[in-house]
Amino acid sequence: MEKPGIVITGVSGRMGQMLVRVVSASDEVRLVGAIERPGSDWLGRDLGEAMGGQASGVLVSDDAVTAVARAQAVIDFTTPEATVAFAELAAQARAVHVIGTTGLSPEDLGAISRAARHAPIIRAGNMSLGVNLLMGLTRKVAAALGEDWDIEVVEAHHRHKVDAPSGTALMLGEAAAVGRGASLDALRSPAREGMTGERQPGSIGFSAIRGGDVVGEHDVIFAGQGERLVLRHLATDRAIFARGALRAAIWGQDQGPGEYDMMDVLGLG
Ligand SMILES: NC(=O)C1=CN([C@@H]2O[C@H](COP(=O)(O)OP(=O)(O)OC[C@H]3O[C@@H](n4cnc5c(N)ncnc54)[C@H](O)[C@@H]3O)[C@@H](O)[C@H]2O)C=CC1
Ligand SMILES: O=C(O)C1=N[C@H](C(=O)O)C[C@H](O)C1
Repeated sequence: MEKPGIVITGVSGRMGQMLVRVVSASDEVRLVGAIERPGSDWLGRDLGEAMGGQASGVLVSDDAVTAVARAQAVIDFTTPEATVAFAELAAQARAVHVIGTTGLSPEDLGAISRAARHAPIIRAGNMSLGVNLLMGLTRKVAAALGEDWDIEVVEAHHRHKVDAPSGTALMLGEAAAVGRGASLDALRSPAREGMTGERQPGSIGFSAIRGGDVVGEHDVIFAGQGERLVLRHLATDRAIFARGALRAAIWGQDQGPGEYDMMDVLGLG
């Protein structure tokens, strides 16, 4: 059987370039398309040469319709607006859509759910094995500790990140809320500034640090009386996200239409 053809969107981005390396090195898939936004100075160039290496025979294009039509999977780490558009294209082509993009609004998520009626969509704010294991640990610790243990999620990322809290922080917050038998919407504390008043018992707080080239760091802090428990994940290489995304694209080939996450892919659900 022919290997699944993969289209990568946002190929000139931090994750896009990492995905190109990981997908190109895999002998389980074929890279069949490289998409960038209209106006990008990578358009029309050979992808390998644009990345500073040898010619790859794949030209960078903004014609996502044509590229997605000949693909079995789209791996997409771009922007919310672009991701919603790619979800519709992938659904039309019945291609698996792997979404790493974060900062999606409730409206964006609604559009993605509608697209998932036609093809598999695998979406996670963090595609690494470590963070998805940490979600299970967070849920268990939150369930084991009472409400007198305050939960705070602290994350740090590079200076270019545009959304906060990070997608990972929200996933970890949701896992903690589920451990407490509630949804994050019910427990999430508003961002703090000025005279905030005392902490609401049982709430889950978020803090975001932005600076330098930090790949991604997340602490889930359980603060009790006289002791603190800290669950931590440190990402030092974006390859962990790209490897997870490729694994999801391959796993998705055997799934029917619907919404999935990395816990499903990794069998941790
Ligand atoms: N789920 C996960 O494991 C991870 C998720 N992310 C998320 O991935 C997203 C991208 O992150 P970075 O690569 O750091 O950002 P970036 O800004 O370096 O790359 C985004 C790329 O998307 C391109 N793009 C924007 N609109 C487009 C369009 N309409 N068509 C095609 N390409 C388009 C941009 O030109 C750019 O090259 C962010 O939302 C980030 O939070 C990042 C790392 C891991
Ligand atoms: O923008 C990033 O870089 C990252 N984004 C994801 C997030 O929002 O959690 C995953 C990772 O932390 C890197």
